Amino acid sequence: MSSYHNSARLSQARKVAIFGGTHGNEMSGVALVNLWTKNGAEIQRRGVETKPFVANPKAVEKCCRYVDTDLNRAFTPENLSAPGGDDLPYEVQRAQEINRMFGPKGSPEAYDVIFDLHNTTSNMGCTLILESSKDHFNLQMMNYIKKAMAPASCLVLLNEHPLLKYSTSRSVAKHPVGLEVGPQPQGVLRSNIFEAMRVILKHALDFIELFNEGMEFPPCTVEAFRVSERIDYPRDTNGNIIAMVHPNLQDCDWEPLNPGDPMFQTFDGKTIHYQGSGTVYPTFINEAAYYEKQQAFVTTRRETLVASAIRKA
Ligand SMILES: CC(=O)N[C@@H](CC(=O)O)C(=O)O
Ligand SMILES: [Zn+2]
Repeated sequence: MSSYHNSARLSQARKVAIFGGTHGNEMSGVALVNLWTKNGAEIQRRGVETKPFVANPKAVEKCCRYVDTDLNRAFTPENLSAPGGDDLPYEVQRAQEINRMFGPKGSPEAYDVIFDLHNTTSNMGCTLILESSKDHFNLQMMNYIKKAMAPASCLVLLNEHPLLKYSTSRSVAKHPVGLEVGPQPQGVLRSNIFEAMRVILKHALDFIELFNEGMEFPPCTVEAFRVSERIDYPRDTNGNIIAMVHPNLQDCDWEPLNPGDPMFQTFDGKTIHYQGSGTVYPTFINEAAYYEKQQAFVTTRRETLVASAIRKA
């Protein structure tokens, strides 16, 4: 008997992929995907085909973020339809290949869910990244994972900013989910970070199995941090950085930053204060990969997202 007569009826999630090495120097995802490629017992669930996949093997080989261009920005309509074959940048070719294997993006044949495993040098802990506040399947999954992880915390970062959103590898799937676990230096494996990522995946796959078996998920709310603004380092007229993240802000991902709070410290010891309007929650603070993207951190705002009841069709 169903208590939620207006549950959204969604098709089952039968095709699931786990991407590691979208960035070749983020080692937890690479190690987990290699482990599960050797023995997939841990990621098998009834009625689901789960494919572990190394997204950027050339970057993994060289242990760098990318070879020619950032794969996790490459899944634009222009790139995916670009002619040129072997003359295209490696990651654009790879994006086309991934789109053929797991997409095509936006089509009914696309994979149902792609989990994309990332590490950050920021002190973000366990973070799940969503690209849409209207994907009720993903919102229900977030709620399930957060409850299963408690009392450990697992936060949800929502990136549907019209300008700051980017075209990710996982965006090929109907339900894209990013996992971002840190802090972990580039090229380094830390057992605590590796295990945290592994546990999130376990709960995520459990959720999919329960959903496919017909479990009904009642309406719920999910606390999320919505990407608001990109903050660059202070620079001189030549574009060189003239300040570092302030010690009061360093490692304080997800903690409130108020107007007037210290934000940067110049090399000659001056403090630069946050000048925005109202409280924000910075994250990706001092992420190594974002120096090239002119980003010292991103501000977010807290929001309560509402998920409707869902049930398989
Ligand atoms: C540090 C890092 O690579 N973060 C990811 C976040 C994401 O997957 O959305 C990226 O910039 O692509
Ligand atoms: Zn990454």
